[in-house]
Amino acid sequence: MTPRLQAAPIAPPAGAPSAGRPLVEFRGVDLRYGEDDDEDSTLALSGVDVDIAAGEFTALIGPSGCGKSTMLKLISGLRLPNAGGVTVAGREVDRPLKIVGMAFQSPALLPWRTTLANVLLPLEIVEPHCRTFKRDLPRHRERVHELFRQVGLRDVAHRYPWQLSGGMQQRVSLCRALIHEPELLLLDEPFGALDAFTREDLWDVLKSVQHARRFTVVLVTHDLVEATYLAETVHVFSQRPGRIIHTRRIPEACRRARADRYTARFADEVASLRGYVGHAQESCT
Ligand SMILES: Nc1ncnc2c1ncn2[C@@H]1O[C@H](COP(=O)(O)OP(=O)(O)OP(=O)(O)O)[C@@H](O)[C@H]1O
Repeated sequence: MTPRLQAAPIAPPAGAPSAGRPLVEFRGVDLRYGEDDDEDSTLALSGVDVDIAAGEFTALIGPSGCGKSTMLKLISGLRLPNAGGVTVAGREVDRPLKIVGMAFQSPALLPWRTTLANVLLPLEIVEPHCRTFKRDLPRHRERVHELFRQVGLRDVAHRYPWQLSGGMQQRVSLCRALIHEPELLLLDEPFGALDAFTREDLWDVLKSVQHARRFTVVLVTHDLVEATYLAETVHVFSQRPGRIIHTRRIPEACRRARADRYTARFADEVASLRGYVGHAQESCT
Protein backbone atom coordinates (compact mmCIF):
# COMPACT_ATOMS: atom_id res chain seq x y z
CA MET A 1 0.00 0.00 0.00
CA THR A 2 1.28 3.50 -0.80
CA PRO A 3 2.13 5.24 2.47
CA ARG A 4 -0.14 8.16 3.24
CA LEU A 5 1.92 11.31 3.18
CA GLN A 6 0.95 13.23 6.27
CA ALA A 7 1.99 16.46 7.86
CA ALA A 8 5.63 16.02 8.78
CA PRO A 9 8.44 18.26 9.95
CA ILE A 10 8.78 21.54 8.13
CA ALA A 11 12.30 22.20 6.91
CA PRO A 12 13.94 25.59 7.05
CA PRO A 13 13.81 27.47 3.74
CA ALA A 14 16.11 26.06 1.08
CA GLY A 15 19.66 27.29 1.54
CA ALA A 16 19.06 28.34 5.11
CA PRO A 17 20.30 25.63 7.49
CA SER A 18 19.07 26.09 11.06
CA ALA A 19 21.98 27.41 13.13
CA GLY A 20 24.49 25.81 10.76
CA ARG A 21 23.07 22.34 11.33
CA PRO A 22 23.05 19.98 8.31
CA LEU A 23 19.66 19.44 6.69
CA VAL A 24 20.17 15.64 6.73
CA GLU A 25 22.10 13.77 9.43
CA PHE A 26 22.79 10.03 9.68
CA ARG A 27 24.31 8.82 12.92
CA GLY A 28 25.44 5.19 13.21
CA VAL A 29 22.67 3.99 10.92
CA ASP A 30 22.08 0.28 10.27
CA LEU A 31 19.33 -0.91 7.98
CA ARG A 32 18.36 -4.55 7.65
CA TYR A 33 15.76 -5.95 5.24
CA GLY A 34 13.99 -8.82 7.02
CA GLU A 35 14.17 -9.96 10.62
CA ASP A 36 17.43 -10.06 12.61
CA ASP A 37 17.19 -13.80 13.22
CA ASP A 38 16.17 -14.66 9.64
CA GLU A 39 19.12 -16.08 7.71
CA ASP A 40 17.65 -14.66 4.48
CA SER A 41 17.66 -11.12 5.85
CA THR A 42 20.04 -8.57 4.34
CA LEU A 43 22.07 -6.03 6.25
CA ALA A 44 22.09 -3.26 3.64
CA LEU A 45 23.78 -0.47 5.62
CA SER A 46 25.99 -0.57 8.68
CA GLY A 47 27.20 2.32 10.80
CA VAL A 48 26.51 5.08 8.29
CA ASP A 49 27.41 8.59 9.43
CA VAL A 50 26.78 11.41 7.02
CA ASP A 51 25.84 15.09 6.96
CA ILE A 52 24.15 16.80 4.02
CA ALA A 53 23.98 20.59 4.15
CA ALA A 54 20.89 22.51 3.06
CA GLY A 55 21.18 23.60 -0.55
CA GLU A 56 23.97 21.14 -1.28
CA PHE A 57 24.11 18.82 -4.29
CA THR A 58 25.32 15.42 -3.07
CA ALA A 59 25.98 12.25 -5.06
CA LEU A 60 26.12 8.71 -3.67
CA ILE A 61 28.22 6.26 -5.63
CA GLY A 62 29.47 2.74 -4.98
CA PRO A 63 29.24 -0.91 -6.00
CA SER A 64 25.91 -2.39 -7.00
CA GLY A 65 23.84 -3.45 -3.98
CA CYS A 66 25.83 -1.40 -1.45
CA GLY A 67 22.75 0.38 -0.14
CA LYS A 68 22.60 3.68 -2.06
CA SER A 69 18.87 3.47 -2.82
CA THR A 70 18.32 2.35 0.77
CA MET A 71 19.87 5.66 1.91
CA LEU A 72 17.20 7.52 -0.08
CA LYS A 73 14.46 5.41 1.50
CA LEU A 74 15.80 6.30 4.95
CA ILE A 75 15.97 10.03 4.15
CA SER A 76 12.42 10.04 2.79
CA GLY A 77 11.08 8.05 5.73
CA LEU A 78 9.94 5.13 3.57
CA ARG A 79 12.20 2.95 5.77
CA LEU A 80 13.24 3.47 9.39
CA PRO A 81 16.71 2.46 10.68
CA ASN A 82 17.26 -0.66 12.80
CA ALA A 83 19.98 1.17 14.70
CA GLY A 84 21.14 4.78 14.87
CA GLY A 85 19.11 7.76 13.75
CA VAL A 86 18.24 9.84 10.71
CA THR A 87 17.23 13.46 11.14
CA VAL A 88 15.99 15.91 8.53
CA ALA A 89 15.83 19.59 9.45
CA GLY A 90 16.72 18.69 13.03
CA ARG A 91 13.85 16.24 13.56
CA GLU A 92 14.04 12.50 13.66
CA VAL A 93 12.55 10.90 10.57
CA ASP A 94 9.76 8.62 11.78
CA ARG A 95 7.34 8.71 8.84
CA PRO A 96 7.30 9.65 5.13
CA LEU A 97 8.28 13.28 4.71
CA LYS A 98 6.25 15.75 2.73
CA ILE A 99 9.23 17.98 1.98
CA VAL A 100 10.75 15.37 -0.34
CA GLY A 101 10.45 15.04 -4.11
CA MET A 102 11.62 11.84 -5.78
CA ALA A 103 12.49 10.69 -9.29
CA PHE A 104 13.71 7.27 -10.40
CA GLN A 105 15.35 5.59 -13.37
CA SER A 106 11.91 4.67 -14.67
CA PRO A 107 9.76 7.80 -15.02
CA ALA A 108 6.79 5.75 -13.66
CA LEU A 109 4.14 8.05 -15.15
CA LEU A 110 0.53 6.94 -15.05
CA PRO A 111 -0.42 6.07 -18.65
CA TRP A 112 -4.08 7.03 -18.27
CA ARG A 113 -3.23 10.56 -17.12
CA THR A 114 -2.05 13.38 -19.36
CA THR A 115 1.38 14.79 -18.59
CA LEU A 116 -0.28 17.76 -16.90
CA ALA A 117 -2.35 15.45 -14.68
CA ASN A 118 0.74 13.34 -13.90
CA VAL A 119 2.67 16.37 -12.69
CA LEU A 120 -0.29 17.57 -10.62
CA LEU A 121 -0.57 14.21 -8.85
CA PRO A 122 1.61 15.01 -5.77
CA LEU A 123 -0.51 18.09 -5.09
CA GLU A 124 -3.63 15.92 -5.11
CA ILE A 125 -2.28 13.51 -2.48
CA VAL A 126 0.32 15.34 -0.35
CA GLU A 127 -0.74 17.32 2.71
CA PRO A 128 -1.41 20.22 2.94
CA HIS A 129 -1.84 20.80 -0.83
CA CYS A 130 -4.54 18.15 -1.23
CA ARG A 131 -6.93 20.11 1.02
CA THR A 132 -6.96 23.13 -1.27
CA PHE A 133 -6.15 21.37 -4.53
CA LYS A 134 -9.34 22.26 -6.40
CA ARG A 135 -9.33 25.88 -5.27
CA ASP A 136 -5.68 26.35 -6.23
CA LEU A 137 -5.86 24.43 -9.51
CA PRO A 138 -5.44 27.46 -11.83
CA ARG A 139 -2.28 28.50 -9.94
CA HIS A 140 -0.97 24.90 -9.99
CA ARG A 141 -1.55 24.65 -13.75
CA GLU A 142 0.46 27.82 -14.28
CA ARG A 143 3.26 26.38 -12.19
CA VAL A 144 3.28 23.16 -14.26
CA HIS A 145 3.60 25.18 -17.46
CA GLU A 146 6.45 27.18 -15.92
CA LEU A 147 8.24 23.94 -14.97
CA PHE A 148 7.69 22.49 -18.45
CA ARG A 149 9.32 25.61 -19.86
CA GLN A 150 12.27 25.31 -17.47
CA VAL A 151 12.96 21.71 -18.47
CA GLY A 152 12.51 22.41 -22.18
CA LEU A 153 9.10 20.76 -22.76
CA ARG A 154 6.67 22.34 -25.17
CA ASP A 155 3.08 21.45 -26.09
CA VAL A 156 3.03 18.27 -24.02
CA ALA A 157 0.49 19.17 -21.33
CA HIS A 158 -2.41 17.31 -22.96
CA ARG A 159 -0.42 14.44 -24.36
CA TYR A 160 -0.16 11.05 -22.65
CA PRO A 161 3.15 9.58 -21.43
CA TRP A 162 3.12 6.92 -24.15
CA GLN A 163 3.10 9.72 -26.75
CA LEU A 164 6.43 11.06 -25.43
CA SER A 165 10.03 9.95 -25.87
CA GLY A 166 11.96 8.48 -22.92
CA GLY A 167 13.83 11.76 -22.43
CA MET A 168 10.58 13.76 -22.47
CA GLN A 169 9.04 11.37 -19.95
CA GLN A 170 12.03 11.80 -17.67
CA ARG A 171 11.64 15.60 -17.90
CA VAL A 172 7.98 15.19 -16.92
CA SER A 173 9.05 12.98 -14.01
CA LEU A 174 11.45 15.72 -12.86
CA CYS A 175 8.61 18.27 -13.02
CA ARG A 176 6.41 15.95 -10.95
CA ALA A 177 9.17 15.66 -8.34
CA LEU A 178 9.46 19.46 -8.18
CA ILE A 179 5.82 20.56 -8.36
CA HIS A 180 5.28 20.77 -4.60
CA GLU A 181 8.53 22.76 -4.27
CA PRO A 182 10.31 20.21 -2.09
CA GLU A 183 13.23 21.23 0.07
CA LEU A 184 14.88 17.93 -0.74
CA LEU A 185 15.04 16.24 -4.12
CA LEU A 186 16.00 12.55 -4.05
CA LEU A 187 17.08 11.14 -7.41
CA ASP A 188 17.71 7.44 -7.95
CA GLU A 189 19.61 7.02 -11.23
CA PRO A 190 17.11 9.29 -12.99
CA PHE A 191 19.16 9.54 -16.18
CA GLY A 192 20.45 5.95 -16.28
CA ALA A 193 18.13 4.76 -19.04
CA LEU A 194 18.59 7.74 -21.37
CA ASP A 195 20.83 8.17 -24.40
CA ALA A 196 24.02 10.18 -23.82
CA PHE A 197 22.78 13.40 -25.50
CA THR A 198 19.50 13.52 -23.60
CA ARG A 199 21.28 12.64 -20.37
CA GLU A 200 23.75 15.49 -20.78
CA ASP A 201 20.94 17.93 -21.60
CA LEU A 202 19.10 16.90 -18.46
CA TRP A 203 22.21 17.39 -16.33
CA ASP A 204 22.14 21.05 -17.34
CA VAL A 205 18.39 21.29 -16.83
CA LEU A 206 18.77 19.94 -13.31
CA LYS A 207 21.72 22.22 -12.61
CA SER A 208 19.84 25.34 -13.67
CA VAL A 209 16.63 24.44 -11.81
CA GLN A 210 18.63 23.71 -8.67
CA HIS A 211 20.63 26.94 -8.97
CA ALA A 212 17.43 28.93 -9.30
CA ARG A 213 15.84 27.54 -6.11
CA ARG A 214 18.87 26.11 -4.34
CA PHE A 215 17.03 23.10 -2.91
CA THR A 216 19.02 20.14 -1.59
CA VAL A 217 19.67 17.25 -3.97
CA VAL A 218 20.79 13.70 -3.18
CA LEU A 219 21.58 11.79 -6.36
CA VAL A 220 22.29 8.06 -6.58
CA THR A 221 24.27 7.28 -9.70
CA HIS A 222 26.66 4.79 -11.27
CA ASP A 223 27.88 7.44 -13.69
CA LEU A 224 31.08 8.98 -12.33
CA VAL A 225 31.09 11.76 -14.95
CA GLU A 226 27.56 12.67 -13.86
CA ALA A 227 28.60 12.68 -10.19
CA THR A 228 31.71 14.75 -10.89
CA TYR A 229 29.87 17.25 -13.10
CA LEU A 230 26.87 17.80 -10.84
CA ALA A 231 27.79 17.18 -7.23
CA GLU A 232 29.53 19.45 -4.76
CA THR A 233 29.96 16.45 -2.45
CA VAL A 234 30.40 12.84 -3.51
CA HIS A 235 30.18 9.99 -0.98
CA VAL A 236 31.68 6.66 -2.00
CA PHE A 237 30.20 3.53 -0.40
CA SER A 238 31.86 0.26 0.52
CA GLN A 239 30.45 -3.08 -0.54
CA ARG A 240 27.37 -4.24 1.36
CA PRO A 241 26.75 -3.67 4.15
CA GLY A 242 27.36 -0.17 2.89
CA ARG A 243 29.18 2.52 4.82
CA ILE A 244 30.93 5.61 3.53
CA ILE A 245 34.60 5.00 2.76
CA HIS A 246 35.44 8.28 1.06
CA THR A 247 33.95 11.76 0.78
CA ARG A 248 35.03 14.27 -1.80
CA ARG A 249 33.97 17.91 -1.69
CA ILE A 250 34.15 20.12 -4.77
CA PRO A 251 32.29 23.31 -3.82
CA GLU A 252 32.95 24.88 -7.21
CA ALA A 253 31.21 21.97 -9.00
CA CYS A 254 27.99 24.00 -9.14
CA ARG A 255 29.72 26.54 -11.37
CA ARG A 256 30.97 23.96 -13.86
CA ALA A 257 30.16 24.44 -17.51
CA ARG A 258 29.84 21.75 -20.19
CA ALA A 259 33.30 22.47 -21.56
CA ASP A 260 34.85 21.71 -18.16
CA ARG A 261 34.00 18.04 -18.68
CA TYR A 262 36.71 17.86 -21.34
CA THR A 263 39.55 19.20 -19.20
CA ALA A 264 42.43 17.17 -17.76
CA ARG A 265 41.47 18.22 -14.25
CA PHE A 266 37.94 16.86 -14.67
CA ALA A 267 39.30 13.58 -16.09
CA ASP A 268 41.59 13.29 -13.06
CA GLU A 269 38.65 13.79 -10.69
CA VAL A 270 36.64 11.07 -12.45
CA ALA A 271 39.64 8.72 -12.39
CA SER A 272 40.16 9.33 -8.70
CA LEU A 273 36.52 8.42 -7.96
CA ARG A 274 36.90 5.34 -10.15
CA GLY A 275 39.85 4.34 -7.97
CA TYR A 276 37.78 4.49 -4.80
CA VAL A 277 34.89 2.53 -6.32
CA GLY A 278 37.34 -0.06 -7.69
CA HIS A 279 38.86 -0.39 -4.25
CA ALA A 280 35.39 -0.91 -2.73
CA GLN A 281 34.58 -3.58 -5.35
CA GLU A 282 37.84 -5.44 -4.76
CA SER A 283 37.45 -5.42 -1.02
CA CYS A 284 34.51 -7.86 -1.26
CA THR A 285 36.33 -10.60 -3.15
N1 LIG B 1 12.89 -4.64 -0.22
C1 LIG B 1 14.00 -5.36 -0.07
N2 LIG B 1 13.96 -6.57 0.53
C2 LIG B 1 15.08 -7.29 0.73
N3 LIG B 1 16.31 -6.88 0.37
C3 LIG B 1 16.41 -5.69 -0.24
C4 LIG B 1 15.27 -4.86 -0.49
N4 LIG B 1 15.67 -3.73 -1.10
C5 LIG B 1 17.00 -3.85 -1.23
N5 LIG B 1 17.44 -5.02 -0.71
C6 LIG B 1 18.83 -5.47 -0.65
O1 LIG B 1 19.58 -4.51 0.08
C7 LIG B 1 20.85 -4.30 -0.53
C8 LIG B 1 20.99 -2.82 -0.87
O2 LIG B 1 20.04 -2.52 -1.86
P1 LIG B 1 19.99 -1.08 -2.56
O3 LIG B 1 18.91 -1.14 -3.58
O4 LIG B 1 19.92 -0.03 -1.52
O5 LIG B 1 21.43 -1.03 -3.25
P2 LIG B 1 22.00 -0.03 -4.37
O6 LIG B 1 23.37 0.36 -3.92
O7 LIG B 1 21.04 1.06 -4.62
O8 LIG B 1 22.07 -1.03 -5.61
P3 LIG B 1 22.19 -0.72 -7.20
O9 LIG B 1 23.37 0.17 -7.37
O10 LIG B 1 22.41 -2.08 -7.80
O11 LIG B 1 20.89 -0.09 -7.62
C9 LIG B 1 20.91 -5.22 -1.74
O12 LIG B 1 21.61 -6.39 -1.38
C10 LIG B 1 19.47 -5.54 -2.03
O13 LIG B 1 19.32 -6.82 -2.59
